[in-house]
Amino acid sequence: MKKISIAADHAGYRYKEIIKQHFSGRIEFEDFGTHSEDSVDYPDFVHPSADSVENGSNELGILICGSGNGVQIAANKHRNVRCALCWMPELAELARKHNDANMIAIPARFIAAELAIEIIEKFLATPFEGGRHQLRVNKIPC
Ligand SMILES: O=C(CO)[C@H](O)[C@H](O)[C@H](O)COP(=O)(O)O
Repeated sequence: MKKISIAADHAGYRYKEIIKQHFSGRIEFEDFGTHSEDSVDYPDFVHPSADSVENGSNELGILICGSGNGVQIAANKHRNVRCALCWMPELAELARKHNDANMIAIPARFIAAELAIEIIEKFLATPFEGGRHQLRVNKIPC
C-alpha cells in the first residue's frame, strides 16, 4: 500500500497519534497535523491532506475531529475526494465497497479509540467492488 495521509484537529489529535502507533511498521503515514491539543481550525489541516489524496501522492486518507462532520465536510469540497464519516466498521466496509471512498472521517469524541482502530482496519482492508457502483461513483463530480 502506498502512503496514507492522516490529519486531525485538536479534538482528533490524540486519536491520530494512537492510530499512527497502532499501524507503525505496517503503514507509512504522511501526517498533516495538527501536532498538539491546542485549539485549531480543522480546514487548515484537511485541505492539504485532501489535496495529497486528490493528486495521488497518498492512496487514501484518514481524518479525525470531534464529530467527524467538520473534516468530512471540508474534505468533500475536493472534487475527487470521497470522504465517508464512519462510526462503525460496517460503514467503513460499505464506504469502500460501494462508494470507493478514498478518505475516512472519524468522530473522536463519540467512539472509543479501540473502535476507531477497528474501523480503520476495515477501511484499509476493503477493496472497491466496481461494477454497478463504478457507474454511480462516476456521476458524483458536478
Ligand atoms: O467536531 C467538529 C464539528 O464538526 C469539529 O470538527 C471540531 O472538532 C469541533 O468543532 C471542535 O470543537 P471545540 O469546542 O472548538 O473543541
